[in-house]
Amino acid sequence: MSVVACNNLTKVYGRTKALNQLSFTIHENKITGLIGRNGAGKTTLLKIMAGFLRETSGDIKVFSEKPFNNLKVSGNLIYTDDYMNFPTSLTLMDLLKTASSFYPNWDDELAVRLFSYFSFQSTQRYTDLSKGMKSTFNMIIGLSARCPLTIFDEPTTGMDAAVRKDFYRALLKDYIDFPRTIILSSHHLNEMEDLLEDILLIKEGELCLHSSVEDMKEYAIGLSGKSNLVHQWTKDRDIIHYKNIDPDYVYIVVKNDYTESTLHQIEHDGVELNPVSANDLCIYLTSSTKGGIDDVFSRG
Ligand SMILES: Nc1ncnc2c1ncn2[C@@H]1O[C@H](COP(=O)(O)OP(=O)(O)OP(=O)(O)O)[C@@H](O)[C@H]1O
Repeated sequence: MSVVACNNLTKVYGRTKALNQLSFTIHENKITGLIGRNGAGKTTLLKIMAGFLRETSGDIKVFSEKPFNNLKVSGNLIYTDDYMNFPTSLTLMDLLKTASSFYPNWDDELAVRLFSYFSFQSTQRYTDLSKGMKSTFNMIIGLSARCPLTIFDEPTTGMDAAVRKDFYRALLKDYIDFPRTIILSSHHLNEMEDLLEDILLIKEGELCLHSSVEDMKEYAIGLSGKSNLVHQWTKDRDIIHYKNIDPDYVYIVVKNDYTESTLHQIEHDGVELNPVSANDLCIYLTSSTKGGIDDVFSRG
């Protein structure tokens, strides 16, 4: 069953087109990573899914309904981000109690165990927490709510490496026991790669790639070796990324649609073939230039 279905979804703020004709479908019970550079449109897309913002044109359905101001949709999802608007008069324990009465699938035992594991104090107030602690508390709410659609917008902001690792593990363990549709936006793809099933990659508001992580690992291939040889094997192909290692040695990444026998020939020619990780592929596909930051410094 599809949980989120977009068709030509577009969102314009004044003169900024934040989302441009996005079309994709997210099926139930998958963990999808929403990946994109700063300003790519991730938060805008997630807020439209959550029903907080209205699309400018195109169509979006969440649980087969239009999400904007829709109680049926909002009753089935939780959206967490850095700007959670909790009442300042309530303590953290009050907030957990309030959340438990609000979310029908709330798991109180999980919430309390996580709360204690991360050393929160019942009488603390949300506004007094550090940035990383706020994110950790948001994560406790997001996981314990067990909503059929769980959206985490940049959930690891401010968390140290150990807490991020704990978060990914807690999310995976809970998801295995209680499968649901989870969408995470993050800049830490390499850390999350093992957790994600699918990646939705957006660039400047447009869909760049929507694929399983497994397929993404096979999507591209890096050829490194003497310039003339690598150029010969990559000519007429769409270059995803290049790097001049030295004047006569290059590394070029292209879409991997070579046949097995061609790959053997390439290697036989003395060109090295390198797998391209999902993380690197995302960086290359969303870069504004094929050579990345090196292009700024090349004045040839
Ligand atoms: N309320 C707004 N008014 C005007 N422009 C906006 C507004 N919100 C977002 N934008 C613009 O829309 C584009 C997409 O922003 P959005 O916050 O969705 O990106 P993002 O991918 O979440 O970025 P980041 O990773 O930096 O958080 C940006 O160009 C941003 O400046």
